[in-house]
Amino acid sequence: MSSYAIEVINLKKNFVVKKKKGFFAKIKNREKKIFTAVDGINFNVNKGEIFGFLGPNGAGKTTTIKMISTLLRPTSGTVMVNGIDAVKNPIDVLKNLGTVLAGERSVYWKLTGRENLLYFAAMNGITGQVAKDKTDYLLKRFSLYKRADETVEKYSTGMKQRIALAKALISEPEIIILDEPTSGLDPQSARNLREVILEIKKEGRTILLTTHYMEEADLLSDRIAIIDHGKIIALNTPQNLKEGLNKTNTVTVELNNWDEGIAHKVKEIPFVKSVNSKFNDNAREYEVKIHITNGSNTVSNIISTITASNIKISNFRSEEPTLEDVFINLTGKSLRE
Ligand SMILES: Nc1ncnc2c1ncn2[C@@H]1O[C@H](COP(=O)(O)OP(=O)(O)OP(=O)(O)O)[C@@H](O)[C@H]1O
Repeated sequence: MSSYAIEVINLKKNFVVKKKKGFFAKIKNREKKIFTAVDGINFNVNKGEIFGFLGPNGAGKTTTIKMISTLLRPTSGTVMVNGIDAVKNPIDVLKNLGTVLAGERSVYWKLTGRENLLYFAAMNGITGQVAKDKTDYLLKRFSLYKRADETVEKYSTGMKQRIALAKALISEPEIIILDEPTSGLDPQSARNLREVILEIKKEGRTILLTTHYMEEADLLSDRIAIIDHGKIIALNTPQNLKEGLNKTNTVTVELNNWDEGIAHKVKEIPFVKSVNSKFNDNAREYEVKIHITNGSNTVSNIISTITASNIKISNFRSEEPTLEDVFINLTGKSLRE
């Protein structure tokens, strides 16, 4: 048994794209071009973790998960799911996987929610009372029970996402692959779905999740791979990705007192780059902006240095780098550009 849920080794996908050329393009003379959507990527997903696959539109996320889910054949490289080769043994791989692809109808819209789950249960060899019980359990769990006997086409986007997820869980797979699960959902539905994803993790399942929402990747993922132009440009925990960013942060402190002596002490703290104070006449308080180039220890050193001088801190703000900052730092562009 492999110690990894998913292993991706030198994985590559080329698409042949036909480029129209000149006036007679419609008849003949189309130029063929190779486009590399996934360019020799490597990563492992540990059992039981949520692995976030983050990247801008067109980065290669969906192409990668289609290759993992056996829906697309790699040009070269290997995908192993629970130690099983996805190209050589796709049927065995699918027994370990539940996949929800973005924007694709993974359930039948003309069937009801309940009929869909019973159908996919039967497809997985689950029938009779066991299938009925599982279906009821999943319908209740995903708050679909009251609308279970309506056709899926009448469901809201959030409900469609939930029934697709329930369908992916019916065979109780060890690994769930979710392609942009909260895309197109209102903030409340997205929040609910994120809670469900965390619950699925608590059951001990592994989740591979693609998203272009950095806050979502940050909130949910144990580790994140950032993909751009078909290549993985960073892979780490969200915290390490952010801490690895040698970015100047601003810490703003509001205090009842301040003088040159304490300013000097704060400037002496390692990673403090500058200290600027001003007196706010209205609030009768000092506002001090401190620029630092390293994480949380520096912040606690600043607070203890100030409080040791018997100065009262009335307000404190720290602007931490986000994954967006990490992405901009790596690629020079924003995730949504
Ligand atoms: N069948 C195909 N033929 C040609 N090009 C394709 C095909 N499928 C995908 N591509 C291209 O490969 C690149 C990667 O697409 P992919 O769908 O994997 O990106 P993505 O990261 O999932 O983006 P999004 O967030 O928009 O879903 C894109 O430039 C896309 O146009």
